[in-house]
Amino acid sequence: MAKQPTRVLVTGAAGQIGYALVPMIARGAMLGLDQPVIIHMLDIEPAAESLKGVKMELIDAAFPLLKDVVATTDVVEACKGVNVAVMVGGFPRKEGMERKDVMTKNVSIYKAQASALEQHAAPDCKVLVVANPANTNALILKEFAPSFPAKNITCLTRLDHNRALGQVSEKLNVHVGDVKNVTIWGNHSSTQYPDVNHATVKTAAGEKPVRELVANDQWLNTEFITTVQQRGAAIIKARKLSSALSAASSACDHIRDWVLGTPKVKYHPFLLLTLIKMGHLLTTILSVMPRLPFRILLTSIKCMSFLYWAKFLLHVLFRGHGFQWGSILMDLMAFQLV
Ligand SMILES: NC(=O)c1ccc[n+]([C@@H]2O[C@H](COP(=O)([O-])OP(=O)(O)OC[C@H]3O[C@@H](n4cnc5c(N)ncnc54)[C@H](O)[C@@H]3O)[C@@H](O)[C@H]2O)c1
Ligand SMILES: O=C(O)C[C@H](O)C(=O)O
Repeated sequence: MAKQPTRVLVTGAAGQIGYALVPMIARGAMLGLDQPVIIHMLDIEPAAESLKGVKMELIDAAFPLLKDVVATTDVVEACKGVNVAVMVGGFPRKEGMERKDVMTKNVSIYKAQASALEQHAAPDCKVLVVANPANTNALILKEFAPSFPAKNITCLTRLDHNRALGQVSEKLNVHVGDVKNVTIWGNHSSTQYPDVNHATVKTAAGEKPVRELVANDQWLNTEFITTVQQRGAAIIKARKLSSALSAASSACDHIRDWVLGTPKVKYHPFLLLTLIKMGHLLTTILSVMPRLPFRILLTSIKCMSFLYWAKFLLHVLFRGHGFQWGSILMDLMAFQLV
């Protein structure tokens, strides 16, 4: 029997990420090559003409999986029945700004759109916030859509994860698909901590730790980290526009792994929770600690300690499989940084 189409909302669809993202969704890069989709595109009135143009192009591309397109400036119409919502609408930072500098402009958008999502999206709708500051906007959505399942509100840090994979693959001259188990701790900002302590590379002689292959702790502990942390700014400097195709592609990766699952991890299934970083609400909670009631803070810290104790146990159980005691300390230091 033919699959029912999945309705995917893209806000800010007339913008540069939106323009890169909608054809990816229509081609099956987000939900699979056998999943029909209906794309809902939302933008604001000044971008209405441009949004119409994007709709025309989607139709002209004759994507077999694309069953319908809704292009609107009405947030209620845009949110109706959507199963996946990719929230890109908002303003990008300019050169010399930090991501948090667009907070005043963008947070109000998320406050306004939360209740439309809460009231009109499908009850199990999966939400990915892309617009910056992504973690904070996700928290705002959650606060202003209280009946929406909090576990379904995430933000995009998969781009940072992919950037870390890219840096390692360039350094070692290996294919990016052969690099695994990189982790990003913290939120999508310049304080994030890219961690390769469990990362491996598939070689002819089997899986090898990234640290062993790079054999340059100085690079891994300094330049690698700052390159990933500052990659967004470097792209803005080079393009005079913020990242778009990599952001769109990472948004597809994020939703695809969420909806369709990730491949099984050998030896340490627990790390599934941390390897594919989804900027889940936990990190959001940590990133805005001072604003939150003490009880929530305590719960999230307890949660984090649980994660670390579980990880510690895995180190003990599987140290014969390449785990290093030193990396626990590194992780604890990373925890201090988030
Ligand atoms: N999390 C990440 O990894 C990541 C990566 C790249 C960019 N970003 C962020 O994504 C956002 C979008 O980037 P872009 O390059 O596509 O920007 P852009 O300016 O090209 O597009 C943004 C679009 O959002 C629209 N918009 C503004 N207010 C809106 C509203 N209330 N409702 C619906 N649409 C609205 C604008 O009209 C515009 O078409 C920025 O905040 C950027 O910083 C995040
Ligand atoms: O850096 C930015 O402002 C855009 C985006 O968050 C990115 O990381 O590319």
